[in-house]
Amino acid sequence: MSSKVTGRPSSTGGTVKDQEIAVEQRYVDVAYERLEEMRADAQAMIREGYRQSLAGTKSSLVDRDAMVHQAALRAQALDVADDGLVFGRLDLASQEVRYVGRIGVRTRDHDSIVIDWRAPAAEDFYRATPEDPRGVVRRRVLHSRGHTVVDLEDDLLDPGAADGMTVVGDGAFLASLARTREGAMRDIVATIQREQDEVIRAPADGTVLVRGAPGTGKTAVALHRVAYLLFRHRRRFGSRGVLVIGPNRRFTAYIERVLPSLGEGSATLRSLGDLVDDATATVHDGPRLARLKGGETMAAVLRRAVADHAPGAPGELRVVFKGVVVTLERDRLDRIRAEVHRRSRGSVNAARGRAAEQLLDALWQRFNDLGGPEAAEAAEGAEAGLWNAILAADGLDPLDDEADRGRGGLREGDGDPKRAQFDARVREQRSFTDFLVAWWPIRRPLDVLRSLGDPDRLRRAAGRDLDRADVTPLAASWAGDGAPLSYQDVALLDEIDALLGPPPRPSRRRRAHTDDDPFVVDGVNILTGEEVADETWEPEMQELSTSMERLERSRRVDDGVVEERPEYAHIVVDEAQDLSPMQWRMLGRRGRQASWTIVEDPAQSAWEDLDAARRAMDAALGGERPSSRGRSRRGQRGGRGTAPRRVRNEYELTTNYRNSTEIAAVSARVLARALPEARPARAVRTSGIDPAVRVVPESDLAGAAREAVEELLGQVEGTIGLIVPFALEESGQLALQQEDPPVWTPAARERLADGLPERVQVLDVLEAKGLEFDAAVIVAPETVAAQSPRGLRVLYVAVSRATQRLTVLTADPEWERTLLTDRG
Ligand SMILES: Nc1ncnc2c1ncn2[C@@H]1O[C@H](COP(=O)(O)OP(=O)(O)OP(=O)(O)O)[C@@H](O)[C@H]1O
Repeated sequence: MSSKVTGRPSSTGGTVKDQEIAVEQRYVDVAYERLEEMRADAQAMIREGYRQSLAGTKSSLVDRDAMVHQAALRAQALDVADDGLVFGRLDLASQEVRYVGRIGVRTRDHDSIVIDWRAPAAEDFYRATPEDPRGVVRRRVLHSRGHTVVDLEDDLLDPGAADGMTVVGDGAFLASLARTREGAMRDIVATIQREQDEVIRAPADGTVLVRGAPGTGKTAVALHRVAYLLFRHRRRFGSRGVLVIGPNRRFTAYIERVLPSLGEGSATLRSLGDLVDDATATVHDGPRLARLKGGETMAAVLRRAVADHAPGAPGELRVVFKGVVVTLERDRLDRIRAEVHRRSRGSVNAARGRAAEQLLDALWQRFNDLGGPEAAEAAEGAEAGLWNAILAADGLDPLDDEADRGRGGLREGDGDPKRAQFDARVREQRSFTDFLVAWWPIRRPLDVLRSLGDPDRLRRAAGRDLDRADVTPLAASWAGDGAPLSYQDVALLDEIDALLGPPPRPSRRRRAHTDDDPFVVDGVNILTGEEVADETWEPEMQELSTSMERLERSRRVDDGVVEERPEYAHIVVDEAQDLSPMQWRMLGRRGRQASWTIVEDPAQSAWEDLDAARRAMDAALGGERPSSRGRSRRGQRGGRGTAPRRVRNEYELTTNYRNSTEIAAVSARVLARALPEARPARAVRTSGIDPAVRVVPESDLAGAAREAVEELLGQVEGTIGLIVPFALEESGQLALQQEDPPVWTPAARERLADGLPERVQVLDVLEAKGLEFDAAVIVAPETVAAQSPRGLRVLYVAVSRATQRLTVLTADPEWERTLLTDRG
């Protein structure tokens, strides 16, 4: 028989638990000794790599590089594992004992000391339950501080097989849930629950869709899945990369420590606001603008916008050939522009060459309409006659007709050569090249978006796709060079980027022909848009890089130095319920061949048209290229640019690990109003602390918020979130929409935060997405609920952020009842 004991004194001194801890400590010490040896081996390998480089041959440099690179990664992983190396033990019915830890540790003879948590042999640690013990009798979780085991927690899964086994525990798992929050998410590798483990180890192909209420560990699970995928399929996912997408930058800052703490530094973490190079979102649009900007019709609007002439484009082209002035007016130019766009979808910038050819065609045609070569000869003849008269008056010989012909003068009946000469002469003219550069400029996405700050231009681009009333506020949000970019704007920039095609890039291997190429103006080939660098660069002159330099370089690539849009092998999307169709299109471009992990809670969605977002998500996950017409090409499978629809595995997480049962009850009441049919998750931890709801006059809300925070500072040790309504005027639209009094401006928030310690964050309801705090103060739920059609869902997000204490401040007594009493 076994019995569960908590701190019971043993006959040999100390408690039974202390003795068990001492036993485990001895084992853990052995694991650390071996870890030390493994680190020494890795360091020796790094030194050996450098030693080989002294041999000096090229192949040894390459070998050294690979060796140093691998050894550096290994050393890094070993360092990370140092904290809490061993966290689990399984006692199996077969008498086998397995220890589970952050990485695998083996003796020099390859016998296992610790199993990596991601290895198949560790699966039982997370999956075994009393109903399905999978051969496990006792599961033990070890809690360590550094190298020291400080606590134990046992689960007896098969009491019948536990003869003589000691079982200790005092709810350490629940205690771990109640721990103080320090402002950054931590890994949960020691306490992953079965339903979470099933998601983490789900098949690597296709799509994994995870749903769950707030606090069910969706984010934690998604991040652990990344570590799992990179461990089990390093070759596949490590080389092409894994992208993790979160809703905003606060959120990515909050989760950025989890993967490194699991030994994974190779995944790319981005928010929706900084996925596009050189563009960073700093504001959220209000509901109306977000709906307009995020809707898929915006794709058609932008397609028309890039097809329109750029601001300042000249309206007339005028060249002179053989004395004949040839002109193209705006109408003709517009038709040429439309034709070039029709023929060069998806690569507007690269189409300048085609534009030049079409202009030359049109000029030649116009030249012929004006009488063609005959007129030119007549004009030339008249000009020569005039010159000859002047020359004769000075007693000089007439102009040499033959010499002029030798330079390419016009002759009867030579067809194509005439055209070739026409083209050559026109191209040489500065008026032509200057026109081309101004009329078909190489455009940048931000320039195009800013150009839509002009309501007339936006109206042209909108066609019938936008209501007239929507044009003014949209244009206002983009007008002016300094206008802040919103999260939705970033997806629009990506769309424009896809329409424009790649910007000019230096072609390194080509030498410049600036002297003899009339289309090279100021170092740029104006036909292709390519910069023509005068390069003397030779591949063999480049030094072989060290592995550290290579690591550094790949990080710089992540930081946005490389301009091309990367594609990933796997994409994780957190808070996916909030993505707009345009944002899905942006992600789809980065994962045309990717498998996906999508994490969402539809009940938290602030997005109004979920069906449209679903369609856009399906298109992105199916690997469809977003259609430039702004509608997904459903039903077209396996065609050019499409990948076969992938298997989708769906999971639901049902336990709330964040909120106390008391706080969960309040958020369940909001959910019941927001979405009556939705089921709240089951909270597992009762704190005995009831949430507080205080009614204060509207004008006192800010002061009451300060007081509530100061009170909480004395009650919790960790983070405090002061969550206020969304400030609509941030995106410059309040005056136009008049949706809300401008109470919670950034300036007002700064005043609220003034003088408060760092562990207090003042943020609006949208920024609070995905975060958690020891204590939260929610200000003006009535305003949050009324701010948008999805206001109640936004409020539901806000009230489910706190782990220990929740204070709500309202000016409306009705809300006190709503939050504190269950509806009959
Ligand atoms: N198995 C677990 N063991 C310990 N802590 C856990 C476990 N699962 C989740 N948690 C903790 O619960 C909290 C909530 O997790 P997480 O933020 O991943 O939830 P979520 O479902 O993404 O919530 P939201 O929808 O609000 O963003 C985190 O502090 C996380 O560390």
